[in-house]
Amino acid sequence: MEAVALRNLSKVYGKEATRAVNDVSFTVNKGELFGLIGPDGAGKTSIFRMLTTVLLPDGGSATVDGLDIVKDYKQIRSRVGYMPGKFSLYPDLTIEENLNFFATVFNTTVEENYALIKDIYVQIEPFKTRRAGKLSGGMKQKLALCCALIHKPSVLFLDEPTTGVDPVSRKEFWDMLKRLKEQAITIVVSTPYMDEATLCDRIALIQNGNILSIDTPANVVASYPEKLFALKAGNMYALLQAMEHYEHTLNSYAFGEYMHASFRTDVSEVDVKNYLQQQGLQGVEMKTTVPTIEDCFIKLLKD
Ligand SMILES: Nc1ncnc2c1ncn2[C@@H]1O[C@H](COP(=O)(O)OP(=O)(O)OP(=O)(O)O)[C@@H](O)[C@H]1O
Repeated sequence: MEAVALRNLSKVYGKEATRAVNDVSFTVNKGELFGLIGPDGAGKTSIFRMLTTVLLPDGGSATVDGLDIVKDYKQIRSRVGYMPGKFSLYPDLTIEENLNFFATVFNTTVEENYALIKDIYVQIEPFKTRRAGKLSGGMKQKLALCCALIHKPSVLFLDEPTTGVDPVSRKEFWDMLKRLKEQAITIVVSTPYMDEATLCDRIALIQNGNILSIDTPANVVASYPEKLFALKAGNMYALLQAMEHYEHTLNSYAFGEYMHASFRTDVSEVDVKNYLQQQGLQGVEMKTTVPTIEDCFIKLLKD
């Protein structure tokens, strides 16, 4: 049985009838680490809030652990762990008090499920008498994860857990998720960071409430249809402009210190360099490059 299943799930907000989530369907297998990848406003939080029974859908249906998100909301609440995007702990309670509070609410004790949080908790335990509001971003995130895990959920929903967290803590956090996965907990995680997408078993790319693609990160990348090039020149702005106006260009955009470009036809590097020289560009570097998830996302958006 799937751990999570969405069937044409929709959410519409306000008078303007914004379709924040538009007929979204996908399933998450038991024990999978599944990523919802998309920019701000894509609809990730709305999906999480519906799946954790905090928000009612306006269309379609969904199940978590085989339970209906509308009819069986009470049972779902006792089975899922939810770490919302915004810091949701009690800032005036200490680390220890927050954890005990969440354990009590779920009718359990910290001792009962300590094995599950131990790896994470030992890192913040030295500060256990510190108030949650006074913790660093990375520590707050670890405490929030402990609180979401303390009742041993079967499905864990993590909404942008690494947003605003430093790169070292981000890496540590993903290492923790891998260890949790080994404990057979299904994890659904959202992120706007494309590099984190590659760490998931499968991903759904989402934009404006619509799913653009669902597959393993490797398959998403492998399905990139064109040859992709990385280009660089002394004057990057002029390079971007010139490539945008090149008759063979299909897609072109800035990408870190390079720009990426793909072509409608099978043009050679010599053709492109000749064209750029005619446009007055000097010191042009051009090489083929392997598409990343971000390139795939950009391609899907432009198509
Ligand atoms: N309560 C609300 N009332 C009106 N519009 C809303 C409400 N909540 C979300 N929206 C709109 O719905 C769309 C999807 O928002 P949602 O928060 O689900 O996206 P997201 O991918 O989680 O992005 P973010 O990271 O910014 O939260 C956005 O256009 C947002 O402005």
